[in-house]
Amino acid sequence: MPKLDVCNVSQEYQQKRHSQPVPALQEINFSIEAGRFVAIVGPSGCGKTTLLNLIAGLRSPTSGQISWNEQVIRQPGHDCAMVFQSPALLPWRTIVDNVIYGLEIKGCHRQTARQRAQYFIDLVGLQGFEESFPHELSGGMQQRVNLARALAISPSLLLLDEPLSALDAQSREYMQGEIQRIWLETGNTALYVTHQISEAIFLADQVIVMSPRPGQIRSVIPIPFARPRPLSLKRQPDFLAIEDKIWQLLMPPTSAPLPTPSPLRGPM
Ligand SMILES: Nc1ncnc2c1ncn2[C@@H]1O[C@H](COP(=O)(O)OP(=O)(O)OP(=O)(O)O)[C@@H](O)[C@H]1O
Repeated sequence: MPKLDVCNVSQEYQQKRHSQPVPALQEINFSIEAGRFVAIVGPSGCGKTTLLNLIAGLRSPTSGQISWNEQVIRQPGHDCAMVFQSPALLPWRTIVDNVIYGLEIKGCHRQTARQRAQYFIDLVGLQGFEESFPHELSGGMQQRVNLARALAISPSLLLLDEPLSALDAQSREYMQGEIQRIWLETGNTALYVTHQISEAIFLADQVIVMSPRPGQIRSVIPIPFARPRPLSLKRQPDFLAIEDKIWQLLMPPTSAPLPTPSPLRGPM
């Protein structure tokens, strides 16, 4: 069974303005079994995107190693696709041609690519928009194309970096349900970065909670709810208790109380 193994991974960046390297990640260890959905939450700058980039093979960790299916990841192009926060669609290509793009790069025959693209366009609910151009779609629809494009190349591992963060609250909520539906149908192993704790709990089997930079794993929280999960689950006491627990883990340690101000002295 393919499995993602992240073993003692640390990452430092050399930045122009700092003489010392900036530590982004420190001693990260976790594994994900095939077919699981794992979410990562953590404060801004704790290294979540860095971690996804390392797993995608876009750079090598300063130390430690990452393997997929027991093969060490050294470069991009292993059995993995990434969905970014901004859809970055090719504006001169129609929706179907955007979805076909990754298949073309993989050398897929045009006819087969067209059929696969149509399957994933239908799956993400965009049938009827095949010949539209990206600027003719809403942000939520563009993000669906983004998802279809990633899924079309049949990745075993799907990396999603805040894919819904550009959407308004209502579309975001709706798309969470859609991501669950699509994931249940495709069964990819998914690693999902989000700033929204309820989104992480709603979607995932496990939520990895990270500490501030240099990011370390503070806790891995199992999410026990059966699927498919209704959006109303977010209002259930069990759900809210997990949300509260993760909030507590993300809170900075309480600082010392402020000194009591000395009483104002008026004229005697
Ligand atoms: N290419 C880079 N060169 C130098 N430093 C970088 C680079 N990429 C990230 N960093 C630094 O590494 C740290 C982690 O950044 P990263 O983008 O991985 O965090 P993040 O948790 O995804 O943040 P956010 O939640 O705000 O998107 C930050 O301090 C950032 O300045």
